[in-house]
Amino acid sequence: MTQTGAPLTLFNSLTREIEEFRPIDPKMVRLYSCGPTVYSTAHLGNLRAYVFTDTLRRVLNWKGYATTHVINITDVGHLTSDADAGDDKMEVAAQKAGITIWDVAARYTQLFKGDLKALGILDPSLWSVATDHVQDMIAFAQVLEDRGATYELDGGLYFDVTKVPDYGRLAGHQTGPEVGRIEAVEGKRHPADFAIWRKSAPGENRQMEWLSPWGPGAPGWHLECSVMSIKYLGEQFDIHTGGIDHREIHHCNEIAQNQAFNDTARTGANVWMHNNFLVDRTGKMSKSKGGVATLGALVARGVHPLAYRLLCLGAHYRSELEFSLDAVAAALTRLKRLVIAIATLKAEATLDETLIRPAREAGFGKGASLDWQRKSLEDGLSGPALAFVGRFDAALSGDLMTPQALPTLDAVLTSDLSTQEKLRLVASFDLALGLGLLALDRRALSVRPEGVDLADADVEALLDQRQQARATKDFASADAARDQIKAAGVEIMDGDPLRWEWRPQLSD
Ligand SMILES: Nc1ncnc2c1ncn2[C@@H]1O[C@H](COP(=O)(O)OP(=O)(O)OP(=O)(O)O)[C@@H](O)[C@H]1O
Ligand SMILES: [Zn+2]
Repeated sequence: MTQTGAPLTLFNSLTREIEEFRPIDPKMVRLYSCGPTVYSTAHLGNLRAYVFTDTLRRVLNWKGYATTHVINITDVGHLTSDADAGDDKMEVAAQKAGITIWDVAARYTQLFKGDLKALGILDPSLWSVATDHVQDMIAFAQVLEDRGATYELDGGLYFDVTKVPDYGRLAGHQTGPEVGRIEAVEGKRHPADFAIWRKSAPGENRQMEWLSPWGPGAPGWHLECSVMSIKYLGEQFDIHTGGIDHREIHHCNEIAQNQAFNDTARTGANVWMHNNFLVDRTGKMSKSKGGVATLGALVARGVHPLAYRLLCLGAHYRSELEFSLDAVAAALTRLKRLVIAIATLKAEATLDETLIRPAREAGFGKGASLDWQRKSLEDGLSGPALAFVGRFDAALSGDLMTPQALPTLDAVLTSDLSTQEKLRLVASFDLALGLGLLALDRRALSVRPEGVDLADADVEALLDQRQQARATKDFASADAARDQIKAAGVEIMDGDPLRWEWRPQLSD
Protein backbone atom coordinates (compact mmCIF):
# COMPACT_ATOMS: atom_id res chain seq x y z
CA MET A 1 0.00 0.00 0.00
CA THR A 2 1.35 3.40 -0.84
CA GLN A 3 0.47 6.40 1.15
CA THR A 4 -1.80 9.04 -0.27
CA GLY A 5 -1.08 12.75 -0.44
CA ALA A 6 1.55 14.70 1.46
CA PRO A 7 4.26 12.76 3.32
CA LEU A 8 3.13 12.03 6.86
CA THR A 9 5.33 13.66 9.45
CA LEU A 10 5.15 12.94 13.18
CA PHE A 11 6.87 14.36 16.23
CA ASN A 12 9.13 11.72 17.71
CA SER A 13 9.73 12.24 21.42
CA LEU A 14 12.95 10.25 21.12
CA THR A 15 14.61 12.78 18.85
CA ARG A 16 12.34 15.69 19.81
CA GLU A 17 11.94 16.34 16.11
CA ILE A 18 9.23 16.15 13.52
CA GLU A 19 10.24 13.30 11.24
CA GLU A 20 8.88 11.83 8.06
CA PHE A 21 7.09 8.64 8.96
CA ARG A 22 8.61 5.56 7.35
CA PRO A 23 6.86 2.34 8.29
CA ILE A 24 8.92 -0.79 8.85
CA ASP A 25 6.48 -2.75 6.73
CA PRO A 26 4.49 -0.42 4.44
CA LYS A 27 1.75 -3.02 4.25
CA MET A 28 1.05 -2.96 7.98
CA VAL A 29 1.85 -0.23 10.48
CA ARG A 30 2.24 -1.61 14.00
CA LEU A 31 1.04 0.59 16.81
CA TYR A 32 0.97 0.16 20.60
CA SER A 33 -0.84 2.44 23.04
CA CYS A 34 -0.45 2.29 26.78
CA GLY A 35 -3.90 1.52 28.06
CA PRO A 36 -5.85 2.51 31.13
CA THR A 37 -5.30 1.30 34.65
CA VAL A 38 -8.78 0.03 35.37
CA TYR A 39 -9.12 0.97 39.03
CA SER A 40 -11.63 3.78 38.59
CA THR A 41 -13.59 5.66 35.97
CA ALA A 42 -11.39 7.23 33.31
CA HIS A 43 -11.40 11.01 33.48
CA LEU A 44 -11.55 13.30 30.49
CA GLY A 45 -7.75 13.66 30.57
CA ASN A 46 -7.30 9.91 30.20
CA LEU A 47 -9.81 9.95 27.37
CA ARG A 48 -7.88 12.68 25.60
CA ALA A 49 -5.03 10.18 25.29
CA TYR A 50 -7.29 7.78 23.38
CA VAL A 51 -8.85 10.44 21.17
CA PHE A 52 -5.25 11.18 20.20
CA THR A 53 -4.30 7.56 19.43
CA ASP A 54 -7.55 7.09 17.54
CA THR A 55 -6.83 10.18 15.46
CA LEU A 56 -3.36 8.88 14.72
CA ARG A 57 -4.68 5.51 13.71
CA ARG A 58 -7.50 7.00 11.59
CA VAL A 59 -5.09 9.33 9.82
CA LEU A 60 -2.80 6.41 9.05
CA ASN A 61 -5.76 4.46 7.65
CA TRP A 62 -7.04 7.49 5.76
CA LYS A 63 -3.63 7.99 4.21
CA GLY A 64 -3.53 4.44 2.95
CA TYR A 65 -1.81 2.46 5.69
CA ALA A 66 -3.34 -0.60 7.28
CA THR A 67 -2.72 -0.76 11.02
CA THR A 68 -2.41 -3.35 13.73
CA HIS A 69 -3.18 -1.52 16.93
CA VAL A 70 -2.76 -2.96 20.41
CA ILE A 71 -4.04 -1.27 23.55
CA ASN A 72 -3.39 -2.91 26.88
CA ILE A 73 -5.54 -3.03 29.97
CA THR A 74 -3.46 -2.60 33.11
CA ASP A 75 -5.16 -4.62 35.83
CA VAL A 76 -2.10 -5.26 37.96
CA GLY A 77 1.21 -3.64 38.77
CA HIS A 78 0.55 0.10 38.48
CA LEU A 79 1.52 1.60 41.82
CA THR A 80 -0.07 4.66 43.34
CA SER A 81 3.01 6.57 42.24
CA ASP A 82 4.43 6.09 38.75
CA ALA A 83 7.81 6.52 40.39
CA ASP A 84 7.92 2.96 41.69
CA ALA A 85 6.38 3.67 45.07
CA GLY A 86 3.19 3.00 46.97
CA ASP A 87 0.64 0.21 46.70
CA ASP A 88 -0.93 -1.37 43.68
CA LYS A 89 -3.75 0.91 42.52
CA MET A 90 -5.99 -2.11 41.88
CA GLU A 91 -5.48 -3.56 45.36
CA VAL A 92 -6.24 -0.20 46.95
CA ALA A 93 -9.42 0.27 44.88
CA ALA A 94 -10.68 -3.24 45.63
CA GLN A 95 -10.11 -2.80 49.34
CA LYS A 96 -11.95 0.51 49.33
CA ALA A 97 -14.90 -0.88 47.41
CA GLY A 98 -14.99 -4.15 49.33
CA ILE A 99 -15.05 -6.21 46.13
CA THR A 100 -12.49 -8.35 44.37
CA ILE A 101 -9.87 -6.88 42.08
CA TRP A 102 -11.34 -8.91 39.26
CA ASP A 103 -14.68 -7.19 39.79
CA VAL A 104 -13.02 -3.78 39.93
CA ALA A 105 -11.19 -4.54 36.68
CA ALA A 106 -14.31 -5.85 34.94
CA ARG A 107 -16.38 -2.85 36.00
CA TYR A 108 -13.92 -0.18 34.88
CA THR A 109 -12.83 -1.98 31.74
CA GLN A 110 -16.43 -2.06 30.63
CA LEU A 111 -16.99 1.60 31.49
CA PHE A 112 -13.80 2.55 29.68
CA LYS A 113 -14.79 0.70 26.53
CA GLY A 114 -18.22 2.34 26.68
CA ASP A 115 -16.62 5.79 26.86
CA LEU A 116 -14.38 5.00 23.90
CA LYS A 117 -17.32 3.86 21.84
CA ALA A 118 -19.28 7.02 22.69
CA LEU A 119 -16.30 9.07 21.55
CA GLY A 120 -16.16 7.36 18.17
CA ILE A 121 -12.87 5.67 19.08
CA LEU A 122 -12.39 2.51 17.08
CA ASP A 123 -11.63 -0.75 18.83
CA PRO A 124 -7.98 -1.68 18.58
CA SER A 125 -7.05 -4.84 16.71
CA LEU A 126 -6.35 -6.32 20.13
CA TRP A 127 -7.02 -5.47 23.75
CA SER A 128 -4.27 -7.15 25.72
CA VAL A 129 -5.00 -7.65 29.38
CA ALA A 130 -1.97 -7.62 31.68
CA THR A 131 -3.10 -10.45 33.95
CA ASP A 132 -3.48 -12.74 30.92
CA HIS A 133 0.25 -12.37 30.27
CA VAL A 134 1.90 -12.96 33.61
CA GLN A 135 3.66 -16.14 32.45
CA ASP A 136 5.04 -14.24 29.43
CA MET A 137 6.25 -11.56 31.83
CA ILE A 138 8.02 -14.08 34.03
CA ALA A 139 9.71 -15.61 30.98
CA PHE A 140 10.75 -12.14 29.77
CA ALA A 141 12.12 -11.24 33.21
CA GLN A 142 14.13 -14.45 33.20
CA VAL A 143 15.75 -13.43 29.93
CA LEU A 144 16.66 -10.08 31.48
CA GLU A 145 18.09 -11.92 34.46
CA ASP A 146 20.12 -14.25 32.21
CA ARG A 147 21.50 -11.19 30.44
CA GLY A 148 22.70 -9.81 33.76
CA ALA A 149 20.41 -6.77 33.57
CA THR A 150 18.74 -7.42 36.92
CA TYR A 151 19.55 -8.00 40.57
CA GLU A 152 17.47 -9.34 43.40
CA LEU A 153 16.61 -7.51 46.60
CA ASP A 154 14.27 -8.49 49.42
CA GLY A 155 11.51 -6.51 47.77
CA GLY A 156 11.81 -7.93 44.29
CA LEU A 157 13.75 -8.30 41.09
CA TYR A 158 15.21 -4.96 40.06
CA PHE A 159 16.30 -3.72 36.68
CA ASP A 160 19.78 -2.25 36.56
CA VAL A 161 19.56 0.82 34.31
CA THR A 162 23.34 1.02 33.90
CA LYS A 163 23.22 -2.17 31.83
CA VAL A 164 21.65 -0.49 28.82
CA PRO A 165 22.97 2.27 26.61
CA ASP A 166 21.68 5.78 27.01
CA TYR A 167 19.13 5.20 29.78
CA GLY A 168 16.66 8.06 29.99
CA ARG A 169 17.25 9.40 26.49
CA LEU A 170 13.50 9.69 25.95
CA ALA A 171 13.14 11.89 29.02
CA GLY A 172 15.99 14.06 27.84
CA HIS A 173 18.16 12.61 30.63
CA GLN A 174 16.40 14.50 33.35
CA THR A 175 18.35 13.08 36.22
CA GLY A 176 17.48 15.78 38.74
CA PRO A 177 13.86 16.08 39.83
CA GLU A 178 12.69 12.95 38.03
CA VAL A 179 15.13 10.64 39.71
CA GLY A 180 14.36 12.38 42.98
CA ARG A 181 10.80 11.12 42.62
CA ILE A 182 11.86 7.50 42.42
CA GLU A 183 11.41 5.54 45.58
CA ALA A 184 14.57 5.10 47.58
CA VAL A 185 14.93 1.40 48.32
CA GLU A 186 17.72 0.00 50.37
CA GLY A 187 20.17 -1.88 48.20
CA LYS A 188 19.16 -0.23 44.96
CA ARG A 189 22.28 0.32 42.89
CA HIS A 190 21.05 3.33 41.01
CA PRO A 191 18.20 5.64 41.99
CA ALA A 192 16.47 5.01 38.65
CA ASP A 193 16.54 1.20 38.98
CA PHE A 194 13.02 -0.18 39.18
CA ALA A 195 11.26 -3.37 40.20
CA ILE A 196 10.20 -5.63 37.36
CA TRP A 197 8.87 -8.20 39.83
CA ARG A 198 7.57 -7.24 43.25
CA LYS A 199 7.74 -9.95 45.85
CA SER A 200 4.85 -10.11 48.27
CA ALA A 201 6.13 -9.00 51.66
CA PRO A 202 5.97 -11.62 54.42
CA GLY A 203 2.47 -11.56 55.86
CA GLU A 204 1.20 -9.32 53.07
CA ASN A 205 -2.28 -10.24 52.05
CA ARG A 206 -2.49 -9.61 48.32
CA GLN A 207 -5.46 -10.58 46.19
CA MET A 208 -3.35 -10.89 43.07
CA GLU A 209 -0.24 -12.91 43.35
CA TRP A 210 1.66 -15.35 41.14
CA LEU A 211 4.46 -17.79 41.79
CA SER A 212 7.74 -16.93 40.17
CA PRO A 213 11.43 -17.87 40.38
CA TRP A 214 11.80 -14.87 42.73
CA GLY A 215 8.96 -15.89 44.99
CA PRO A 216 5.26 -15.09 45.01
CA GLY A 217 4.44 -11.60 43.88
CA ALA A 218 3.28 -9.52 40.94
CA PRO A 219 4.84 -8.03 37.82
CA GLY A 220 5.85 -4.40 37.56
CA TRP A 221 3.82 -2.08 35.37
CA HIS A 222 6.73 -1.22 33.06
CA LEU A 223 7.39 -4.89 32.39
CA GLU A 224 3.83 -5.43 31.18
CA CYS A 225 3.99 -3.01 28.30
CA SER A 226 7.37 -4.29 27.04
CA VAL A 227 6.14 -7.85 27.10
CA MET A 228 2.79 -7.27 25.45
CA SER A 229 4.06 -4.91 22.77
CA ILE A 230 6.88 -7.26 21.77
CA LYS A 231 4.63 -10.31 21.91
CA TYR A 232 2.09 -8.88 19.50
CA LEU A 233 4.03 -6.39 17.43
CA GLY A 234 7.57 -7.72 17.35
CA GLU A 235 10.87 -6.55 18.79
CA GLN A 236 10.84 -3.40 16.68
CA PHE A 237 7.53 -1.89 15.69
CA ASP A 238 6.44 1.49 14.36
CA ILE A 239 4.77 3.71 16.92
CA HIS A 240 4.27 3.65 20.68
CA THR A 241 1.92 6.16 22.29
CA GLY A 242 1.01 7.39 25.75
CA GLY A 243 0.38 10.54 27.74
CA ILE A 244 3.30 12.87 28.28
CA ASP A 245 3.67 11.70 31.89
CA HIS A 246 4.86 8.38 30.46
CA ARG A 247 7.76 10.02 28.70
CA GLU A 248 9.73 10.55 31.89
CA ILE A 249 9.63 7.16 33.58
CA HIS A 250 7.32 4.48 32.21
CA HIS A 251 8.53 4.64 28.62
CA CYS A 252 12.18 5.11 29.58
CA ASN A 253 11.86 1.90 31.57
CA GLU A 254 10.09 0.10 28.76
CA ILE A 255 12.88 1.10 26.40
CA ALA A 256 15.54 -0.11 28.85
CA GLN A 257 13.81 -3.49 29.19
CA ASN A 258 13.41 -3.79 25.43
CA GLN A 259 17.08 -3.07 24.91
CA ALA A 260 18.14 -5.66 27.45
CA PHE A 261 15.74 -8.21 25.99
CA ASN A 262 16.83 -7.60 22.40
CA ASP A 263 20.44 -7.25 23.42
CA THR A 264 20.72 -4.21 21.17
CA ALA A 265 20.42 -0.45 21.49
CA ARG A 266 17.09 -0.57 19.65
CA THR A 267 14.28 0.99 21.62
CA GLY A 268 11.36 -1.22 20.64
CA ALA A 269 9.41 1.37 18.69
CA ASN A 270 10.79 3.67 16.03
CA VAL A 271 8.53 6.56 16.97
CA TRP A 272 7.44 7.40 20.53
CA MET A 273 4.53 9.81 20.63
CA HIS A 274 2.98 11.56 23.61
CA ASN A 275 -0.16 13.58 24.03
CA ASN A 276 -0.06 16.58 26.30
CA PHE A 277 -2.34 16.97 29.31
CA LEU A 278 -5.87 18.06 29.73
CA VAL A 279 -5.53 20.58 32.52
CA ASP A 280 -7.87 22.54 34.70
CA ARG A 281 -7.10 25.56 36.80
CA THR A 282 -5.24 23.44 39.30
CA GLY A 283 -3.07 21.68 36.73
CA LYS A 284 -3.10 18.18 35.20
CA MET A 285 -6.43 16.46 35.50
CA SER A 286 -5.69 13.45 37.63
CA LYS A 287 -7.64 10.70 39.35
CA SER A 288 -5.48 10.90 42.40
CA LYS A 289 -6.55 14.53 42.90
CA GLY A 290 -10.21 13.52 43.08
CA GLY A 291 -13.17 15.55 41.81
CA VAL A 292 -12.27 14.90 38.20
CA ALA A 293 -14.53 15.36 35.21
CA THR A 294 -15.76 12.23 33.48
CA LEU A 295 -17.53 11.73 30.19
CA GLY A 296 -20.56 10.44 32.09
CA ALA A 297 -20.72 13.70 34.04
CA LEU A 298 -20.67 15.70 30.80
CA VAL A 299 -23.45 13.61 29.31
CA ALA A 300 -25.46 14.08 32.51
CA ARG A 301 -25.20 17.80 31.83
CA GLY A 302 -26.64 17.29 28.39
CA VAL A 303 -23.42 17.31 26.38
CA HIS A 304 -23.08 14.89 23.51
CA PRO A 305 -19.83 12.88 23.92
CA LEU A 306 -18.69 13.83 20.43
CA ALA A 307 -18.60 17.47 21.52
CA TYR A 308 -15.73 16.41 23.78
CA ARG A 309 -14.02 14.70 20.85
CA LEU A 310 -14.39 17.93 18.88
CA LEU A 311 -12.96 19.90 21.81
CA CYS A 312 -9.90 17.62 21.73
CA LEU A 313 -9.53 17.91 17.96
CA GLY A 314 -9.68 21.68 18.27
CA ALA A 315 -6.31 21.61 20.04
CA HIS A 316 -3.10 20.06 18.79
CA TYR A 317 -2.33 16.86 20.68
CA ARG A 318 1.03 18.23 21.83
CA SER A 319 -0.47 21.34 23.39
CA GLU A 320 -2.02 21.47 26.81
CA LEU A 321 -5.76 21.73 26.59
CA GLU A 322 -7.56 23.66 29.25
CA PHE A 323 -10.77 22.10 30.34
CA SER A 324 -13.70 24.31 31.33
CA LEU A 325 -17.43 24.02 30.95
CA ASP A 326 -17.36 27.10 28.75
CA ALA A 327 -14.90 25.37 26.41
CA VAL A 328 -17.19 22.33 26.31
CA ALA A 329 -20.18 24.56 25.61
CA ALA A 330 -18.31 26.19 22.74
CA ALA A 331 -17.39 22.78 21.30
CA LEU A 332 -21.00 21.65 21.56
CA THR A 333 -22.13 24.74 19.69
CA ARG A 334 -19.46 24.13 17.06
CA LEU A 335 -20.63 20.56 16.62
CA LYS A 336 -24.25 21.67 16.34
CA ARG A 337 -23.28 24.21 13.71
CA LEU A 338 -21.58 21.50 11.66
CA VAL A 339 -24.47 19.10 12.04
CA ILE A 340 -27.04 21.72 11.01
CA ALA A 341 -25.01 22.68 7.95
CA ILE A 342 -24.69 19.02 6.96
CA ALA A 343 -28.40 18.40 7.59
CA THR A 344 -29.18 21.16 5.11
CA LEU A 345 -26.94 19.48 2.54
CA LYS A 346 -28.56 16.13 3.18
CA ALA A 347 -31.98 17.69 2.62
CA GLU A 348 -30.80 18.95 -0.77
CA ALA A 349 -29.08 15.83 -2.03
CA THR A 350 -28.48 12.30 -0.88
CA LEU A 351 -25.05 10.86 -0.63
CA ASP A 352 -24.96 7.53 -2.32
CA GLU A 353 -25.01 5.02 0.58
CA THR A 354 -22.73 2.70 -1.31
CA LEU A 355 -19.99 5.29 -1.02
CA ILE A 356 -20.08 5.08 2.76
CA ARG A 357 -20.92 1.44 3.36
CA PRO A 358 -17.81 -0.10 1.85
CA ALA A 359 -15.74 1.40 4.68
CA ARG A 360 -17.45 -0.92 7.09
CA GLU A 361 -17.25 -3.86 4.75
CA ALA A 362 -13.57 -3.26 4.16
CA GLY A 363 -12.97 -3.71 7.86
CA PHE A 364 -12.08 -0.10 8.61
CA GLY A 365 -12.84 -0.84 12.24
CA LYS A 366 -10.22 -3.54 12.12
CA GLY A 367 -7.53 -1.20 10.83
CA ALA A 368 -7.79 -1.62 7.07
CA SER A 369 -6.44 1.18 4.98
CA LEU A 370 -9.06 3.44 3.44
CA ASP A 371 -7.41 3.97 0.13
CA TRP A 372 -10.15 2.72 -2.11
CA GLN A 373 -12.89 4.00 0.17
CA ARG A 374 -11.45 7.45 -0.08
CA LYS A 375 -10.98 7.03 -3.81
CA SER A 376 -14.63 6.19 -4.30
CA LEU A 377 -15.62 9.32 -2.36
CA GLU A 378 -13.08 11.58 -3.99
CA ASP A 379 -13.24 10.11 -7.48
CA GLY A 380 -14.16 12.68 -10.12
CA LEU A 381 -14.13 15.64 -7.73
CA SER A 382 -13.62 19.06 -9.30
CA GLY A 383 -10.31 20.91 -9.03
CA PRO A 384 -11.56 23.24 -6.27
CA ALA A 385 -12.89 20.27 -4.27
CA LEU A 386 -9.57 18.47 -4.61
CA ALA A 387 -7.83 21.62 -3.40
CA PHE A 388 -9.79 21.26 -0.15
CA VAL A 389 -8.65 17.64 0.10
CA GLY A 390 -5.08 18.85 -0.34
CA ARG A 391 -5.45 21.42 2.45
CA PHE A 392 -7.05 18.94 4.82
CA ASP A 393 -4.43 16.32 4.05
CA ALA A 394 -1.58 18.79 4.49
CA ALA A 395 -2.86 19.75 7.95
CA LEU A 396 -3.22 16.16 9.17
CA SER A 397 0.01 15.05 7.55
CA GLY A 398 1.88 17.76 9.44
CA ASP A 399 2.03 15.96 12.79
CA LEU A 400 -1.76 15.55 12.98
CA MET A 401 -2.55 19.26 13.03
CA THR A 402 -6.27 18.81 13.65
CA PRO A 403 -6.90 22.45 14.64
CA GLN A 404 -5.87 23.38 11.10
CA ALA A 405 -7.86 20.58 9.48
CA LEU A 406 -11.15 21.59 11.10
CA PRO A 407 -11.33 25.05 9.48
CA THR A 408 -10.93 23.33 6.10
CA LEU A 409 -14.07 21.37 6.88
CA ASP A 410 -15.83 24.64 7.77
CA ALA A 411 -14.57 26.16 4.54
CA VAL A 412 -15.97 23.26 2.50
CA LEU A 413 -19.40 23.79 4.03
CA THR A 414 -19.48 27.49 3.20
CA SER A 415 -17.85 27.10 -0.22
CA ASP A 416 -19.68 27.25 -3.54
CA LEU A 417 -18.97 23.62 -4.33
CA SER A 418 -21.96 21.53 -5.34
CA THR A 419 -23.96 19.88 -2.56
CA GLN A 420 -22.88 16.45 -3.74
CA GLU A 421 -19.21 17.40 -3.64
CA LYS A 422 -19.57 18.90 -0.18
CA LEU A 423 -21.15 15.71 1.11
CA ARG A 424 -18.42 13.60 -0.42
CA LEU A 425 -15.76 15.73 1.21
CA VAL A 426 -17.50 15.60 4.60
CA ALA A 427 -17.69 11.80 4.32
CA SER A 428 -14.04 11.50 3.42
CA PHE A 429 -12.78 13.94 6.06
CA ASP A 430 -14.90 12.36 8.74
CA LEU A 431 -13.19 9.02 8.24
CA ALA A 432 -10.14 10.74 9.69
CA LEU A 433 -11.93 12.94 12.23
CA GLY A 434 -14.29 10.31 13.64
CA LEU A 435 -17.03 12.79 14.51
CA GLY A 436 -19.81 10.73 12.95
CA LEU A 437 -20.90 13.83 11.07
CA LEU A 438 -23.14 12.10 8.57
CA ALA A 439 -24.92 10.06 11.22
CA LEU A 440 -25.50 12.79 13.79
CA ASP A 441 -28.63 14.85 13.64
CA ARG A 442 -30.33 17.48 15.71
CA ARG A 443 -32.23 14.93 17.72
CA ALA A 444 -29.12 12.90 18.58
CA LEU A 445 -27.38 16.03 19.78
CA SER A 446 -30.20 16.97 22.12
CA VAL A 447 -28.93 14.95 25.03
CA ARG A 448 -31.30 15.18 27.97
CA PRO A 449 -29.47 16.60 30.93
CA GLU A 450 -30.12 14.65 34.10
CA GLY A 451 -31.04 17.66 36.18
CA VAL A 452 -33.76 18.89 33.83
CA ASP A 453 -37.15 17.80 35.03
CA LEU A 454 -39.10 19.38 32.20
CA ALA A 455 -39.96 17.51 29.02
CA ASP A 456 -38.67 19.04 25.78
CA ALA A 457 -42.21 19.97 24.86
CA ASP A 458 -42.62 21.84 28.19
CA VAL A 459 -39.44 23.78 27.56
CA GLU A 460 -40.59 24.67 24.07
CA ALA A 461 -44.03 25.73 25.40
CA LEU A 462 -42.43 27.96 28.04
CA LEU A 463 -40.19 29.45 25.41
CA ASP A 464 -43.23 30.24 23.26
CA GLN A 465 -44.98 31.72 26.27
CA ARG A 466 -41.98 33.88 27.00
CA GLN A 467 -41.76 34.97 23.37
CA GLN A 468 -45.39 36.02 23.31
CA ALA A 469 -45.11 37.85 26.61
CA ARG A 470 -42.14 39.76 25.29
CA ALA A 471 -43.98 40.61 22.09
CA THR A 472 -46.75 42.21 24.14
CA LYS A 473 -44.18 43.84 26.42
CA ASP A 474 -45.44 41.81 29.37
CA PHE A 475 -41.96 41.57 30.85
CA ALA A 476 -43.09 40.23 34.20
CA SER A 477 -44.60 37.12 32.56
CA ALA A 478 -41.59 36.80 30.25
CA ASP A 479 -39.25 36.83 33.25
CA ALA A 480 -41.42 34.36 35.13
CA ALA A 481 -41.24 31.92 32.21
CA ARG A 482 -37.52 32.39 32.01
CA ASP A 483 -37.10 31.73 35.76
CA GLN A 484 -39.17 28.60 35.50
CA ILE A 485 -36.98 27.30 32.70
CA LYS A 486 -33.81 28.24 34.52
CA ALA A 487 -34.96 26.52 37.68
CA ALA A 488 -35.22 23.34 35.64
CA GLY A 489 -31.53 23.60 34.71
CA VAL A 490 -32.05 24.97 31.23
CA GLU A 491 -30.23 27.95 29.84
CA ILE A 492 -31.93 30.13 27.24
CA MET A 493 -29.79 31.33 24.39
CA ASP A 494 -31.45 34.44 23.02
CA GLY A 495 -30.49 35.13 19.46
CA ASP A 496 -28.90 31.72 19.07
CA PRO A 497 -27.94 31.69 15.38
CA LEU A 498 -28.56 27.96 15.36
CA ARG A 499 -32.10 28.42 16.62
CA TRP A 500 -31.33 25.81 19.27
CA GLU A 501 -32.70 28.32 21.76
CA TRP A 502 -32.08 26.33 24.87
CA ARG A 503 -29.43 24.10 26.25
CA PRO A 504 -28.49 22.56 29.57
CA GLN A 505 -26.92 25.01 31.94
CA LEU A 506 -23.20 24.43 31.55
CA SER A 507 -21.54 27.27 33.38
CA ASP A 508 -21.10 26.81 37.10
N1 LIG B 1 -4.72 14.93 32.40
C1 LIG B 1 -4.37 14.11 31.41
N2 LIG B 1 -4.39 14.54 30.14
C2 LIG B 1 -4.06 13.73 29.13
N3 LIG B 1 -3.69 12.44 29.28
C3 LIG B 1 -3.66 11.94 30.53
C4 LIG B 1 -3.98 12.75 31.66
N4 LIG B 1 -3.86 11.98 32.77
C5 LIG B 1 -3.48 10.75 32.36
N5 LIG B 1 -3.36 10.73 31.02
C6 LIG B 1 -3.03 9.57 30.18
O1 LIG B 1 -4.13 8.69 30.24
C7 LIG B 1 -3.70 7.37 29.90
C8 LIG B 1 -4.30 6.36 30.86
O2 LIG B 1 -3.67 6.48 32.09
P1 LIG B 1 -4.00 5.65 33.37
O3 LIG B 1 -5.30 4.97 33.27
O4 LIG B 1 -2.80 4.85 33.71
O5 LIG B 1 -4.21 6.85 34.33
P2 LIG B 1 -3.63 7.17 35.70
O6 LIG B 1 -2.16 7.44 35.55
O7 LIG B 1 -4.07 6.16 36.68
O8 LIG B 1 -4.43 8.47 35.93
P3 LIG B 1 -4.04 9.68 36.81
O9 LIG B 1 -2.78 10.22 36.17
O10 LIG B 1 -5.20 10.56 36.68
O11 LIG B 1 -3.84 9.15 38.21
C9 LIG B 1 -2.18 7.43 29.93
O12 LIG B 1 -1.70 7.48 28.61
C10 LIG B 1 -1.89 8.72 30.65
O13 LIG B 1 -0.64 9.25 30.27
ZN1 LIG C 1 2.54 1.24 29.14
